[in-house]
Amino acid sequence: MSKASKKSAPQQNKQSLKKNEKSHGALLIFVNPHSGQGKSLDTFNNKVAPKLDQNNIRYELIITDGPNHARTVLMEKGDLGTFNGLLILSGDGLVFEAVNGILGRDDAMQILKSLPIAIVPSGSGNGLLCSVLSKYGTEMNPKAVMERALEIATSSSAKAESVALYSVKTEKENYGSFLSIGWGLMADIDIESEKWRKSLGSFRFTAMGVVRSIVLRSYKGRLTYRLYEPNDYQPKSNKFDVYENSTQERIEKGNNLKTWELHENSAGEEIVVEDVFLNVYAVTLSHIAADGPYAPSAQLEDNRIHLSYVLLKDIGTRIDVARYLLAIEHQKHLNMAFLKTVEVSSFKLEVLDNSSYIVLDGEKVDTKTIEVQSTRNTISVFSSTD
Ligand SMILES: Nc1ncnc2c1ncn2[C@@H]1O[C@H](COP(=O)(O)OP(=O)(O)OP(=O)(O)O)[C@@H](O)[C@H]1O
Repeated sequence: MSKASKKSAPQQNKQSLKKNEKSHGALLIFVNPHSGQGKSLDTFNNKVAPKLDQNNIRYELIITDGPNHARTVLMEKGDLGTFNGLLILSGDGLVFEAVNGILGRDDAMQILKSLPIAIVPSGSGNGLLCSVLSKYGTEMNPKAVMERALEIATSSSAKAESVALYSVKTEKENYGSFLSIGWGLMADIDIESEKWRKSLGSFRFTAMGVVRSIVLRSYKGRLTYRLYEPNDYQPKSNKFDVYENSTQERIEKGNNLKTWELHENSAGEEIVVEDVFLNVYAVTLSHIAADGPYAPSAQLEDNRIHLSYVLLKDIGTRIDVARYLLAIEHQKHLNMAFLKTVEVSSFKLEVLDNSSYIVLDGEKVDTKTIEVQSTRNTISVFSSTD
C-alpha cells in the first residue's frame, strides 16, 4: 500500500477494502493530521498501515479536513455495520466528536455499543486510552502508551469492552460524554494552553499551570448534585472479540439498549453549593492524561461520576494552588484537605459570572449551565489482545 495522501487516500483504501478476501475484517479510520504535534499522518503511514496490511485487516481511511468532518461522516454513513471497529488517530477531542456524530443517528445506541473504538494517541490529551490501558497494567508514560495502543489497534486478536456513557445537557445542545467535565482552574489551563500544543506537547498543561497559579482567578457558581446510589445496577465489562463478528452481526445477536437509559436516583438527597470556586472537575474515568490517575477508584464500565471541587475560601495562598496542581501530577491531590470529592449520579453546574470555560471531554462548550447524568448506556473501546 502506498503512503496516504490527503486527496487520494480514501478512494485508494476503499479499493483495498474489496480486494483482500482473506482478511479478518475492516476498520474505519479517522486521522486528524493537525492533532497534537502534527505527527498523526506519519504515525499512520509508518506504524499503523504496514501492521494492518501484515495482519490482514482492511480499512477505509478518512483524513479529517477540519472540525465536524468525522461527525458528519459518522452521522450519515450507511455502511457502518460492515466495519468491525473505528480507529481514531487524534486525541480525546476527535473521539468525543465521533461519539456525538454517532449519537445523531437513529441507530445510535446500538452502533455505539457494537462498533468499538480503537485509539492511537496523537493528540495532547488521551485520557480515555490511558484509563483503558492502565486497567491492564500498561505503564503510564507516552512511549509505553503509544506502543501498547499500536499493538492493540492493529492486532487481529483485539478485544473490546464497555465504557460508561453520560448524558449531558447544555443551553444549546445535548451530548454524550465519557471522560470529564471541567470549569475553573483546570478548564482554563486545558483551553488556554492549546496555543502551546505544537511546541510543548502534554507539558503545556504544567507550563500553563504555573502561569495560572500566579495569576489566580475566582469563579462564582452554583453546583447542585445527588450522591450516587447503585440501585441494583451492576455494570458489566461485556468483553468481546473485535473480529469474531461485524458490527451488524453484533447488533443482530445482542440485546442492546435502543435509547438513553438514565440512571435515575431521585431518592438521593440534593446538595447545593453556591460559592466562589477555584475549580470544579468531574471525571468518569480514572485517567485524564498519561500520568497518574485523577480518580483511582473509577472503573471503565462503572457509571458513577467522580465530582471534585475546591472553594476559593478554603485555599490559603497561591502556593497552595501550585501545590494542588503539582499534587495532581503525582496523585497526591486526594490527600489535600481543601479538595472536596463526592461520587454522584448527576450534577448541574450554573456559572454565575463571566469567568472561565466549561470544558467537556477536553472540548470547550458554549454554555453557562451544564447538566450531567449517569446512564446505563455504554460505548465500546479496544482494550487488550487477550
Ligand atoms: N484537519 C483538522 N484541522 C483542524 N482541526 C481538526 C481537524 N480534524 C479534526 N479537527 C478537530 O480538532 C480537534 C482535535 O482534538 P483532539 O483532542 O483530538 O486533538 P488534540 O490535538 O489533542 O487537541 P486538544 O489538545 O484540543 O485535545 C477536534 O475537535 C476535531 O474536530
